[in-house]
Amino acid sequence: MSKVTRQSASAIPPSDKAAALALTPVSRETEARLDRYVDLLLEWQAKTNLVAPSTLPDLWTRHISDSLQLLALAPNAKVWADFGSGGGFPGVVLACALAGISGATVHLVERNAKKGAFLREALRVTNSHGTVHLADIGDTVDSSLGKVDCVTARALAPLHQLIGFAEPLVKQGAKALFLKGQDVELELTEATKYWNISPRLHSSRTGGHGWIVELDHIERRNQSAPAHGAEA
Ligand SMILES: C[S@@+](CC[C@H](N)C(=O)[O-])C[C@H]1O[C@@H](n2cnc3c(N)ncnc32)[C@H](O)[C@@H]1O
Repeated sequence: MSKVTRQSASAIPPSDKAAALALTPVSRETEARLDRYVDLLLEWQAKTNLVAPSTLPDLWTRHISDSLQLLALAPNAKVWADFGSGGGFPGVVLACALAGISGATVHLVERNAKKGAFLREALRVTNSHGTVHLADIGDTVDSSLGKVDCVTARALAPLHQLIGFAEPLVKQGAKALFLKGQDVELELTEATKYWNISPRLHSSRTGGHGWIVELDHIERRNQSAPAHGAEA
C-alpha cells in the first residue's frame, strides 16, 4: 500500500471554485487543465508541502485566481518566467491558461528538487507548455531563459531582491509582475534606495490585502544595488 495519503478533494468546497471562476473566468479547456492540476497538487500535498495546509479550503480563490489575474496585466505576453515557482503559483496556472496559444510557454525556475519534480509532472498531466529549470535564479536568469515577455514571482523575497533577480530580463524588454502583501509600501520604500523604478500598483482582485507591483523599467540607483537579488 502506498505511504502517500491523497488529500481529499472535498477539502475544497465547490463554492470556492465557483467564486474563483467568477473573479477570473477561464475557458472550459483551461478549467479542465486546472482541475487536473488541483487533483495532482492534492495528491502530492500529502508528501511535499506545496501550499500551507490552512489555505487548502481556499485553494481556488487564494492561489488559482491570484495567479490568473496576472494575465489581464500582460495580455499579449507569450513567454513568461516565474521565479521560485514552488507548488506552481503563479507559473503552472499561467501555463494551463496559455496552453491553447501558439508559441506560449512558461519558464519555471525552482531550486528545490522535489518541487521541481512536481512542477514537471504538473506540466505533463495538464498538457501545458513550459520548462522547469531546477536551479538557482541567479544562475539561470542570464544564461538559460532567453527573451521573456513577462517575469513573475510570488512569496519569494523582498521587492528589492526580486528587482535584482528580474533586472536582466526587464532590461531586455520584459514586464515584471510581483504579487505582494500588505507591506508593499514599505518594500517599495526599501527598493527605491537601490533602484530607479516607476512602479504601477494594482490591488488584488482576490481581495485581502494583496497587491501586484508592475514594473516596465529598472535601473540601478548606484553601484551598491544588490546584483541578482543578493542581499544588500
Ligand atoms: C514560499 S515558496 C513560494 C512558492 C510559490 N511562488 C507560491 O507563491 O506558492 C518560495 C519558493 O521559491 C524557491 N526559491 C527560493 N529562493 C530561490 C532561488 N534563489 N532560486 C530558485 N528558487 C528559489 C523555494 O524553493 C520555494 O519553493
